[in-house]
Amino acid sequence: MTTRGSRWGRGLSRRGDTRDQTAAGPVLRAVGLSRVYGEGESTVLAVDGVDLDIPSGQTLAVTGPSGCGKSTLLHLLGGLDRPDEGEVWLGGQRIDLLGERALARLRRRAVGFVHQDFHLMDELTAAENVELPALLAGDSPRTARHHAAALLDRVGLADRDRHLPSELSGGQRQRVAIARALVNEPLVVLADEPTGNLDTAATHDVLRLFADLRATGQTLVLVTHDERVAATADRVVSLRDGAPTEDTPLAAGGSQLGALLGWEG
Ligand SMILES: Nc1ncnc2c1ncn2[C@@H]1O[C@H](COP(=O)(O)OP(=O)(O)OP(=O)(O)O)[C@@H](O)[C@H]1O
Repeated sequence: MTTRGSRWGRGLSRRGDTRDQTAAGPVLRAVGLSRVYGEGESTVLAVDGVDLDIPSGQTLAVTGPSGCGKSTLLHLLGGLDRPDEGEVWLGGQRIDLLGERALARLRRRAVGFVHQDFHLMDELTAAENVELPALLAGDSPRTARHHAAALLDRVGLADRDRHLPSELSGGQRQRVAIARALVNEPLVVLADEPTGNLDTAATHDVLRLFADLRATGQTLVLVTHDERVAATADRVVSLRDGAPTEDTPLAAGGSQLGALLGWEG
């Protein structure tokens, strides 16, 4: 992929630079992070004082029962939501205090989101869906097209570039969404139940892609209910009632992938 100039603003830089820059610290850091929904009797403490350091290049799985705060935590980490208390640091920059426009700009460039239900634009082709964030980040149409084509090739969909999402399978849609998440060379990829709507074969495709990303040093945070998916990570953090109950390094994380891909459908 073509190398581009620094575009993440003060304290942030391109991914390669960031690895050097963050050698002494995490690429993503939560300090005392809390998020409360509602008021009065209907108050829900969705995230409760979470401290989390995610080193550059790590694949972290966040697991836990329904309602324990996984999605809320992911949204806070990616600047999609703001904490009521605590701090979020991305690539050495504190992001929770940024204004709306600065935060939106940073999110677009430094964070790649992958959602359970893909969130593709129905009226755009696969290629246009991947190009869009690059155009919004200021790439020329030619550069955006070039990057989108390379990424669709990388996710095995070069021959589907002109298809609309409705003409693709669920697994293909998720691969387009992953290509889109990567187009601006984000510091972190945040994925919320990325295999939740997929059958076994498509799940394997997505996990192979994540393994490929991990091999390139991409930092990845993966929310999943599925213990077999979590077992492919470098580290698993289990949440309960908004707070981590376990934080487990998996020495054999990547090597679990082989066993995983032996699943029977
Ligand atoms: N917009 C909201 N307003 C009020 N409460 C909310 C809102 N979003 C989430 N919650 C509550 O916050 C808690 C955490 O929700 P969250 O979606 O983060 O959990 P989760 O672990 O991702 O759940 P699931 O696995 O079911 O997706 C839950 O009790 C939920 O009901």
